[in-house]
Amino acid sequence: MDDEKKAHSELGLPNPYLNSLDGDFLYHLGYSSLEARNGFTKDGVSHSFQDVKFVVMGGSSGRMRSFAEVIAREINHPVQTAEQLDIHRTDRYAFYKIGPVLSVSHGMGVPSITILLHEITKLLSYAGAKDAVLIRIGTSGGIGVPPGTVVITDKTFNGFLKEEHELVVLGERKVRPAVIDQELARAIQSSQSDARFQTVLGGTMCTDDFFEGQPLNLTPIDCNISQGRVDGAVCEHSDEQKMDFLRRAHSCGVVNIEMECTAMSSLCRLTGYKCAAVCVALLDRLKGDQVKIQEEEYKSFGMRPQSLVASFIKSRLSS
Ligand SMILES: O=P(O)(O)O[C@H]1O[C@H](CO)[C@@H](O)[C@H]1O
Ligand SMILES: O=c1cc[nH]c(=O)[nH]1
Repeated sequence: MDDEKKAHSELGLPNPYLNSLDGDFLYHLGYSSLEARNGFTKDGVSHSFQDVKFVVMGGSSGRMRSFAEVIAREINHPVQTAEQLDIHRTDRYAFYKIGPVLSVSHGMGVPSITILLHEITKLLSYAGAKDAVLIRIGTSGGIGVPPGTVVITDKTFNGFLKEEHELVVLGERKVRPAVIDQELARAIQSSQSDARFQTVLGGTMCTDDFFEGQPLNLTPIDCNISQGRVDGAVCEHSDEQKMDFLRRAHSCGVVNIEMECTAMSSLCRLTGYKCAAVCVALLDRLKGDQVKIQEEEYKSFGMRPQSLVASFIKSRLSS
């Protein structure tokens, strides 16, 4: 094995160029590789990232603030307020550390979550926390499931209904497998302690837009309308085409649609981290496009993935 490969395998990430960096500054998180390795201080208290076992991520900063407090209570962490658990250094992503759990926002869509995933997997690898598990807690549009159902993803599909993540690198199309850990998905489902809501294991389709479809113009429109809403500012497909596509997706095993899962599953597969997606369905897309949910119901639905993932983490930490 040559030197470059040897050093690469020591860090465990598939990028040999990382070995030639003097130090790596994780620009969107505001932390450096040195702090990841040696720890950091906040309010005079030293912390380490080496003990991180779970990284829980979700689109909004408010949700991740709430999850920081939920998990702090659940695991009896000595510090329980979000203000004291907050370790954010930049205003890109909310960032909380609750003992072995990081609670981090990822923004909306693939470009935002992939930036976070590159930096957070480097942070974990520099810190020596290679066994950490990454879990996305989100909202989604259901297909053929009642609103409020919590979907634990067992397959991730792109807008072409393939278990792949596509990206354009150096002017060329790159296709990566987007597969997710089955055992982890089942373990999360079986850790449910609150019986007041339904969970299902099922396929999740990831799209690059909430309204229309993918920006890539690679196949005819009828193969590629993704979320396919007819209530955006622009719509170039018919309601019938949308319904045909949603039914086709459902027949392939898709039970919900969101905007990050294939990027997460493909990047985690490459970096060697296990990941899962746990998303509540806000509506059934076979019945409409508008998310008309009332605020109270939105809040209570949003707590469901938090409660399930908190139970899972608690059971893993006590086993
Ligand atoms: O609730 P979050 O985690 O933001 O996830 C879903 O909600 C956003 C769209 O409303 C997209 O990011 C989608 O994936
Ligand atoms: O329909 C929906 C609801 C939430 N998030 C999505 O991406 N789609």
